[in-house]
Amino acid sequence: MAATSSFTSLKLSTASTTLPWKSRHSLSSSFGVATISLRCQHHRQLRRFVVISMDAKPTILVAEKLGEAGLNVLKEFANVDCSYNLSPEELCTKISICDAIIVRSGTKVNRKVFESSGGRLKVVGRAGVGIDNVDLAAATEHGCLVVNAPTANTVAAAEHGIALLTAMARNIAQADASVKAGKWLRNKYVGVSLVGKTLAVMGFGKVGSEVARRAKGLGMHVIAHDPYAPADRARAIGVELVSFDEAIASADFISLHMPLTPATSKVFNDETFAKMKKGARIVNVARGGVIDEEALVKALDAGIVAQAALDVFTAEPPPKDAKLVQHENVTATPHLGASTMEAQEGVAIEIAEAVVGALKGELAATAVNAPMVPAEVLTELKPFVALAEKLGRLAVQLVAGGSGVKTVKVTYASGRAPGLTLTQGCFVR
Ligand SMILES: NC(=O)c1ccc[n+]([C@@H]2O[C@H](COP(=O)([O-])OP(=O)(O)OC[C@H]3O[C@@H](n4cnc5c(N)ncnc54)[C@H](O)[C@@H]3O)[C@@H](O)[C@H]2O)c1
Ligand SMILES: O=C(O)[C@H](O)COP(=O)(O)O
Repeated sequence: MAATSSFTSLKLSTASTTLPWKSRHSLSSSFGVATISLRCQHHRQLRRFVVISMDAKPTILVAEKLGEAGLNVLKEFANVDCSYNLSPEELCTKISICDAIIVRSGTKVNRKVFESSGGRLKVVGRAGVGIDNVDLAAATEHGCLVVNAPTANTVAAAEHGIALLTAMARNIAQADASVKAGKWLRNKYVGVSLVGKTLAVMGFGKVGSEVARRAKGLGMHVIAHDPYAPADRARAIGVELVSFDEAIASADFISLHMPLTPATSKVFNDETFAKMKKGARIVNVARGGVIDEEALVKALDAGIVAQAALDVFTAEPPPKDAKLVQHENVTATPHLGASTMEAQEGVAIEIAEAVVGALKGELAATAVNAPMVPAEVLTELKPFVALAEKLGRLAVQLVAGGSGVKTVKVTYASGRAPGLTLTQGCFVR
């Protein structure tokens, strides 16, 4: 009998599992109960058995290192499997016996992972903010809720941004390496001052506003660009919200804090580097993908960008010989923004509580995709979603006017009474 379950011990409700009974389906189950179909080879008789788990806990796969306090929260409720550094193939195999998975930014939870779960995976927990490593559309299609931990690492990321800003301005990393190499290059590593300089914060969300607050404390003039940020939040911190072009054209320092989305992918490219003030300096603790890295190397070589301090890269880890990382005007850290003891402990608790709550069916405050809908309900709902979209389009045409629509005829039928079709017409002014 092929069993794709994590259950450690199973009890069949009948003992007739000996030959000539043969399993017809592999066993798939969600925590607690499952059914299994057996067909008698001689009499071609089909019997269904209820399978009861001796251990009705869900299974949570923790695929990247998570703080102890979070693990303890998980262990009170579930079987916890901490398996780090799984290959994509190993992840796809393991996922079919898991009800939830917790990852950081290093694990790609792509469509293949959802397909491999066979419908069992119900929750993806992202122990951090950025959810660009999770295929949200695939998650939603598979009825899987994605939750993140959006608040616990904000200050850590902002502090790392400020650390990179100051280290870059004073060549700390390069000077340190040279002293360790036995050199004493006091003239080579003359830096630039921050006080009085303009800092453009690109993405004025949680991290961006904390960076702004701290930069003001350093005596910088801070402007920000964020199409969705409320003006009163910016005003309260003493920051002026400006357009993208104005921000990059007037800033001495540019600090990136927007999420990686199709709209922000490679938004820093040949064209936008050309619009920057000559000699601008860039800090990136957001995502590598918001920068076209080849274009940045060119801008650094041309002196359009004087320096860059990067915590994140398009591919992580970047190739060893990557020109960008090796560039003498680049300071690099290995995605350390969220990596403080305090932040990791906070993130671990925040995500563990969110995942446990979601598995219990509670309303998830940090859900980042559609609310949890079982796949079978989703199938039933799909035609209604299409209908709602069409009605929405119709409403817009009617409200906007000028569509030439004079009358609307609505025909409706019910699956419960297929013979009955009703049609109603209404006149549109
Ligand atoms: N390096 C790290 O370890 C680390 C740590 C935390 C967060 N991050 C990254 O930083 C990002 C921001 O984190 P946060 O907690 O501040 O998130 P957030 O959601 O609070 O803020 C993101 C802000 O970006 C804005 N934004 C969206 N599209 C934009 C655009 N096209 N141009 C400008 N702004 C835009 C949003 O309106 C929002 O205000 C995360 O998505 C994550 O990728 C990295
Ligand atoms: O988006 C985030 O929260 C940060 O990039 C942190 O990622 P990490 O959990 O991999 O450190």
